[in-house]
Amino acid sequence: MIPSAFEYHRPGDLASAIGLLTDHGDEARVIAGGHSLIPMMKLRMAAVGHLVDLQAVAELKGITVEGGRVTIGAMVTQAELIGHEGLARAVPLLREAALQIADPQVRYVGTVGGNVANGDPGNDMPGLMQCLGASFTLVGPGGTREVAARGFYHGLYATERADDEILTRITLPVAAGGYAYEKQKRKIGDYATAAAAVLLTKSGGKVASASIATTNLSDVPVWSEAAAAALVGSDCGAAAVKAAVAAMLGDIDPQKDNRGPIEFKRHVAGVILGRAIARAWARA
Ligand SMILES: Cc1cc2nc3c(=O)[nH]c(=O)nc-3n(C[C@H](O)[C@H](O)[C@H](O)COP(=O)(O)OP(=O)(O)OC[C@H]3O[C@@H](n4cnc5c(N)ncnc54)[C@H](O)[C@@H]3O)c2cc1C
Repeated sequence: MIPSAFEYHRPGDLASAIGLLTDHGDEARVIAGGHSLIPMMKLRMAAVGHLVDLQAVAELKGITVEGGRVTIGAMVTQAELIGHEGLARAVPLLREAALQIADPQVRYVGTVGGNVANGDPGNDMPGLMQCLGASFTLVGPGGTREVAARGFYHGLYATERADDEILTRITLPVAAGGYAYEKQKRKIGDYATAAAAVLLTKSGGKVASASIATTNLSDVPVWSEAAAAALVGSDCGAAAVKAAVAAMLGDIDPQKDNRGPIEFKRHVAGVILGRAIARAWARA
């Protein structure tokens, strides 16, 4: 299908982009890579009168790894993220997960900011950012604020971001320890039927800390504190993994759709989390 008519804007800096959002209110929407928004417009699921393209806004680009913190500009593409060696050393979980997003064509254009701002539970980066303890910087006419990824998602396509705010960057700590992103999908390039991100640290043969989040198993990404708590202090053996899976299953709320019925998704979620924990533990 062809999208309905819109006016195209290409601001050269952040202030101009925010000015356009303020001027056009509900009618305006930013576009980053367009790989989620354009299909929605073509399907007429999104009607946008004014499209504000962020490609020329230099402030939204670049990756820095400094003093134990990582900063990723919202307009960094998945391909740029995968190709950044410093980032892969600092937070290897990010590269592992990004390589499982869509296909190279999508990853060359789709951005990290678009992935986390979109509010689609099928996107892989939101759960990942919750697992990593990331925060998002939002800039709007009222100023700048930081929002934790764990508090950003309210529902299907509903986030903490106001319509006139732009997500400018993502900040997260360097992630030491074992990690894994496991994703089950129907075919290469597909969104997850279920996916799980796990970060673990080990001390004296026991789990010293853990963080666990899931993708596409609820209308929001789910950071499961209970699942992580079931592992901490354990030897990460079968009983602890079983307890973590049970706790995660108590936190998710998958719905029946073309990826399968609820019971199938819950089963897959358990298998995927078990695999992710085993791989993270082996790397810790
Ligand atoms: C065939 C195909 C397969 C895919 N498979 C996967 C997959 O397996 N996993 C996955 O995670 N994704 C997948 N995607 C989605 C892809 O990763 C998208 O590129 C991504 O979700 C959105 O990034 P974008 O830069 O394209 O954002 P856009 O489509 O430009 O924008 C998405 C939404 O976010 C808003 N937005 C964008 N940037 C900002 C910003 N800086 N501040 C505020 N709002 C912003 C836009 O207004 C829009 O509402 C797939 C896409 C396709 C086409």
